[in-house]
Formats: sequence, C-alpha cells, structure tokens
Amino acid sequence: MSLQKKWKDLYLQIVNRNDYQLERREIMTKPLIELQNVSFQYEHTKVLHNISFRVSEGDFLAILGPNGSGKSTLLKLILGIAKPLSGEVKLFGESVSSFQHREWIGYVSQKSNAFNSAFPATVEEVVKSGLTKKIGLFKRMPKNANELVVDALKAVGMEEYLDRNIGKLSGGQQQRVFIARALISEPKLLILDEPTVGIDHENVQSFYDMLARLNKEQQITIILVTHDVDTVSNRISHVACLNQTIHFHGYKKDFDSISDEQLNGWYGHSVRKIH
Ligand SMILES: Nc1ncnc2c1ncn2[C@@H]1O[C@H](COP(=O)(O)OP(=O)(O)OP(=O)(O)O)[C@@H](O)[C@H]1O
Repeated sequence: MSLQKKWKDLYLQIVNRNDYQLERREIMTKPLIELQNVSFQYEHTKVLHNISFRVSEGDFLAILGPNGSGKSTLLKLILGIAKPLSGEVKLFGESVSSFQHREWIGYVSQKSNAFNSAFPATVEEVVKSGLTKKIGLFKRMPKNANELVVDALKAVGMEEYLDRNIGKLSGGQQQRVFIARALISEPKLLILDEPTVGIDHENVQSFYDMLARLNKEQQITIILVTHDVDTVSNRISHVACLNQTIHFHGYKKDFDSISDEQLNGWYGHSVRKIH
C-alpha cells in the first residue's frame, strides 16, 4: 500500500470515528427539549406548522429564519409562555405544562438591554434578583448570595461592574449582566432571543466567545435565535432552519453542505450562507 493511501485510510478512519462519536453522543445524551407535531396560531394567523425536533444535553443550537418566521414564538412554546394548538412540548422529559424546575432554564429576551440611564438598579441588584427563581420570591437571600453574584458576573467577564448602574452600561454590557442574572440560578439550559441586537460587531464576537465558553466549560445547553449567522457559525454545534416549519435541524457540518438554492427555496429570498 502506498504511503499516500495509508494516510488517506487513516484520515478516513479518524473522520468516521468522529462521526460515530457524535452520533453516539446524540444517542446517549438526554433530550432536554422535545417537540412533537407542534402547531401554533395567534387568533387566525397560523405561525408554526407541525414542528418536531429535539435538543440534547450539551448542544449549542442556532435557530435561523427570516423576520416573522416564528422563531420567537417557538421559544415561547418551549418556555411554556404560549400553548400549542396541537402537539406536545416536553422539557427534561416532562410535559411543559407540568414542568416545575423553572430554575433549570435561563431566558434572556430580545429587549433585556433596553434600560435607560435613569433606571435605579445596580448590576449587583439585577443579578441578585435572578436568585428569586431558585429560592422563591419572598424567601431570604442565601448567605453566599454576594459570592454567587460575583461568580455569575465573572462567568460573563463583568465582575468589575458590580456597583455600576445598569442603565449606564452599553447594550452589550447590559446583555452580559442579564446572562449573569440567568446564570445565578445555575441553569442547565440557556435560551437567548437575538441577544446581540444593538451590540457593535467587535463586541458581538467576544459575546459569542463567552457563550461558547459557557457551553463547553459549564456544559450549559444553549439555544439561540440569531441573525448573526457569520459570527456565530464556528461556535455552534447545531443549526435549525425555521420558516413556519423546521426545514433543517442537524449538525452544523451537515448544514454546511446545504446548497444556497435550497436555502432560498425555504426562505423565499436570497439567503447568505454561513461559513
Ligand atoms: N402576539 C401576537 N399576536 C398576533 N400575531 C403575532 C404575535 N406575535 C407575533 N405575531 C406574528 O406571528 C408571526 C411570527 O412572529 P415571531 O415574532 O415569532 O417571528 P420571528 O421569526 O421571531 O421574527 P423576527 O425575526 O422579526 O423577530 C409574525 O407574522 C408576527 O406578526
């Protein structure tokens, strides 16, 4: 056997082994979210049709889709804020309607960073308020609450801003504080709806690096609705393409082999592919 062929065989073995390990991970890891034939409409407007997919522990999933394709609505169904017209949504194996462990899920919405400069709360107070999810609204704060606040702020690189007024931070810094607020209840799953709206390009990069670290180092499963396809592409593990229904859901590497024509067909206009 030529040396070249030998290297090629070895290379293929490694590639196949990686695929095998990825598939094995899919089989062995628990689904945190499962949607089965879910449809939804607002009054008379059909928004989501027959959605089925699952998100496994450790995934970093980007949901992509044009304006009005139902991305935020899909998150609302997962969070139990909206009820499906038909079908079933399960969280951690349990029906979303009876799911009790809200502290396992951190949610940061599109408008979290819209505080004006007169808003009377410090970063510390905002992050600490996230503890109520874990301990209940009228319970005493735990003794180590201050420590937990600092830890959560460290995770998002904002520990120096503890005493600052939230309204006086930039949009990107406010968004990090809100992620810290979500992290303080030690969520297993973080759901973010267009978290980088209003953040400049340079800070968007480091924002996604921070999310990738949370995913890898703290094993937090992340679902992200985003339009920053280029920036986020090398940090995510999975992609879902939504336009009323799920057109694709799978590994980022499989998404890369979808043609632009196919994407345009799903989205009805010219779509820039992520690389
Ligand atoms: N509360 C509501 N009542 C009625 N219709 C709504 C409501 N919220 C959203 N819609 C409609 O549902 C459709 C999907 O909206 P949704 O916000 O889920 O889309 P999206 O993909 O998140 O959009 P965007 O990228 O613009 O944020 C849109 O046509 C929208 O106008």
